[in-house]
Amino acid sequence: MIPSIATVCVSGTLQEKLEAIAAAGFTAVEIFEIDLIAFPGSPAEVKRICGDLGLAIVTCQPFRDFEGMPDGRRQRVFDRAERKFDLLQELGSDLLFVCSNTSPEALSGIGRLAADFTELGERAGRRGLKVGYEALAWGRHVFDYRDAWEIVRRANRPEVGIVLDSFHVLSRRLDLSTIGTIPREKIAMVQMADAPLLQMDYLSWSRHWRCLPGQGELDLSGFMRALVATGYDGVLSLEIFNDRFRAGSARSVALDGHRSLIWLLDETARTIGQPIPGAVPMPAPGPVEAVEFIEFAVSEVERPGFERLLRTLGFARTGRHRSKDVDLWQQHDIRIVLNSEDDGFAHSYQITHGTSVCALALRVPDAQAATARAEALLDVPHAGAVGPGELDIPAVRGLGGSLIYFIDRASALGRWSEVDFEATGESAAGVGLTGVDHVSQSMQYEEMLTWLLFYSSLFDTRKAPSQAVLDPGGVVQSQVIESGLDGQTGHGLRLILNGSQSHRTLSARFVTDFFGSGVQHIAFATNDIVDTVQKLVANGLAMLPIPENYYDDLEARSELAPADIAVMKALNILYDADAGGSFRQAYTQTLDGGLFLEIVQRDGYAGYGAPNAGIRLAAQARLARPMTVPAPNRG
Ligand SMILES: O=C(O)c1ccc(O)c(O)c1
Ligand SMILES: [Mg+2]
Repeated sequence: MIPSIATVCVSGTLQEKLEAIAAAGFTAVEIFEIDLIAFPGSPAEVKRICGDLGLAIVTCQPFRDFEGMPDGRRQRVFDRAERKFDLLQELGSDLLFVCSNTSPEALSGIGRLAADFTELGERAGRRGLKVGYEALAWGRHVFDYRDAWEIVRRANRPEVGIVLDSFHVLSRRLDLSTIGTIPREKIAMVQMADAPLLQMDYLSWSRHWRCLPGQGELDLSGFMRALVATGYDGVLSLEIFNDRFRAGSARSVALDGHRSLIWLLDETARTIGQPIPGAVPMPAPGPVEAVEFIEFAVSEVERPGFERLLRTLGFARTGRHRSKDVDLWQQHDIRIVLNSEDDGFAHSYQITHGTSVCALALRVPDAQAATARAEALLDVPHAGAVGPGELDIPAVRGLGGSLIYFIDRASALGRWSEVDFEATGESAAGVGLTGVDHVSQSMQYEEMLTWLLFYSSLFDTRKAPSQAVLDPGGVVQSQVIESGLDGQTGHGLRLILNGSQSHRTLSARFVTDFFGSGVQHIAFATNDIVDTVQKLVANGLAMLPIPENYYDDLEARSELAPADIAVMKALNILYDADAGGSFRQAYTQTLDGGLFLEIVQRDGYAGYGAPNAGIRLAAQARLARPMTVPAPNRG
């Protein structure tokens, strides 16, 4: 199949859109009619620009309100079609894309509609052109692809085929089996879009909430299975109407688009167990077994303070890097790398963002395979400086220019801590922290879907529906992504992506103050939160104060013993429970740079304490300095 994208998916002027689309590696494009009409040059000029960029124009769509018009209007409709044929020929495109009639004037009657397409096909044929017919989910009479197919079948012209648009088919939950019965030469083209499952009218859902394959919840895999059964190998074109994409970066949305199609074809080939024409060969997605280490970029000046914090948290310095100004700190299964080099990646990162997480190392079954998969998915590889005898740990660029390292236990990479670090012999009793429970990353609202796709295409993941969390400064959208939680090979990965449209939420303020997106919060696991928090407090760590009202309410609504609640209250521990078990969590106060830490005790519980998030955010807002500075210009 040939990847393509509609200009409506990305922001900018037509010229900017086309450049972004070509830069993302596409060779085919659908021009949305509005983009052409708003363009100040001729269609021939658009053809020339596309030609220079190596883009074939699949179609210029849509052609609206064509079929079933009453006799008095019918001639006019064909005149319009001829004008559109002229336009397509000027553009060097050969497909007239008709979407089903939404006009209140439109008449029904399958014979009448088919006759209109027979005539349109004859007219197209005379010019060497083709016609495709798409059923809009909100069409006046035709809103089901099976009816569109019946009309195309009865029109019985070699020039006339059906357009299948995954959104219109899947949003209406139509039975997919008819797709497999359509002869491949009768499929004029295919449009792909995903979407979150929402309760709203089809038109609003389609015009604002579509998203790229893999970012939503529609059964794209079922749709693709049915499509592959037809033998179709033509254009697969993204058509995404999405408010965030219209406000986002054209280049990054176009690149995400290409990535999403590469992912979709790979995923489909895997589920049906046979190769698909046009699919890029790549290793299968694997689970993330654990967060192997978290790397902080810390300046020489801030380093002593950061080291004191690590000791307070119960960490010991267990290794010194053999050639670099880098230390390894450890507590049980948590490894923290402190990088204070005065050049290289971490240094640049520190200069931009201050003390912060510059890399996450993820343990996977096969680091080489993960790297190859990342490359196939157009992720950006990163190569750092490597000293003699040191390991060259494969990495790709992640959120906000930070890095994701791939480590495995099967290769020499598994011995990174011994190869690259000299043991200090130090050890610490710790405070009972056992591993990394989860990591949250804050980002611009517009880039949340980018990073959702990044993680979910690269690894074998499970994503939860996006949730709205209330912050005193506005609403924060929160997206959970999980991998490798079967417990067989480590803690797995739990990630939370946060973004908000308000500038006043904690998450948005982090992005502003931090000069970009990054890790805002790390949650460490303990088996005994009471003991751990007592030790932390004894070490002098300030925990986030939780109001008394919370504990009064907890007493009223839970079965917990008052003595248990009293202990939680004394230590500012929050509580939640689900069908699987209970959850206790406590937060540190926000550290310099906006990072904060969480301690969690998970006893069979699967979530993240969502009911407590509002309480926590209010507590954090009370402690935060008032926001007076406007957002810096990051141009
Ligand atoms: O929203 C619309 O009008 C519209 C137009 C063209 C399409 O291909 C489509 O799927 C929707
Ligand atoms: Mg469409």
